[in-house]
Amino acid sequence: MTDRIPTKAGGTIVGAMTNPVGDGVLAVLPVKRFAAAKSRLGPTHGIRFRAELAEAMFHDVLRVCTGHGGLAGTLVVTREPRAARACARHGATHLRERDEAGLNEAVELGIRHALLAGARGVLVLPTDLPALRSDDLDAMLAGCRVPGVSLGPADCDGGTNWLLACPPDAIRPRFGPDSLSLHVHEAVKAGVATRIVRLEGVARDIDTDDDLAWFLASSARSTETWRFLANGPLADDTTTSDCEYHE
Ligand SMILES: Nc1nc2c(ncn2[C@@H]2O[C@H](COP(=O)(O)OP(=O)(O)OP(=O)(O)O)[C@@H](O)[C@H]2O)c(=O)[nH]1
Ligand SMILES: C[C@H](OP(=O)(O)O)C(=O)O
Repeated sequence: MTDRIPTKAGGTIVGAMTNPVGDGVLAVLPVKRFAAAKSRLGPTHGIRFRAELAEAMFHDVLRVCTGHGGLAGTLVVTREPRAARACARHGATHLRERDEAGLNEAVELGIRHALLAGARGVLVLPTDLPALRSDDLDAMLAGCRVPGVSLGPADCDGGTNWLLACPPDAIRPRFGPDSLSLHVHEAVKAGVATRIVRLEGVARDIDTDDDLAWFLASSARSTETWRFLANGPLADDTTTSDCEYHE
């Protein structure tokens, strides 16, 4: 039998927190329904490819988070049943959002839950970062002052690929276009310490065909995402391209 616990933060926790959050940092993984994910690849890839890609990337990020000893837990905010089942298998907590209202809304729900659980901070990780490694998590978690935020810049589009906030509500999440400068602005407004930390493996998220080609040419061959791409329609396409910051 599965417990369904409505939270004061909104949404429903499905299953119990396997580990007490205590004073630690909770990873928050927002996950859109797989069949709706990666719409920017829509012109070149069908829905089945996009859904399978989203699921493989989610598994890769989930596996690294749940296997890392430095996190107090992993909270997955989603309405995707397949992601919910993976949480049960990997010891993560599933927080079911009422509606799929957007990335920032899902992150805010995770933040409110982290506050209620007494977490010292949250590490927000979008799940389109399949090259994430355990030592990236070490670097993200190191050196953040309280109150403070650490931000992972995206190489290609002025975005934010990860966000560590201590306490969990140190700033308002502003994911979307130009989110890096918006997050810096929020941190300045809140008067909290800010670090920008570029980490090679997670400096590029997977949004476009160029990102897919870059990832396939990368060294992340032990990931489920790499195996999925290497055995699929991109197998012979290893053309990769650089990208530039958009000012
Ligand atoms: N829970 C939840 N997660 C979301 C929502 N929207 C986006 N996400 C997640 O946020 C992260 C980054 O999302 P995007 O890069 O915008 O990914 P996407 O929406 O799949 O891609 P596009 O459709 O191409 O914009 C991924 O982990 C998504 O699954 C939402 O409404 N709810
Ligand atoms: C979420 C967004 O990234 P993208 O939608 O481009 O992956 C961002 O970097 O804030």
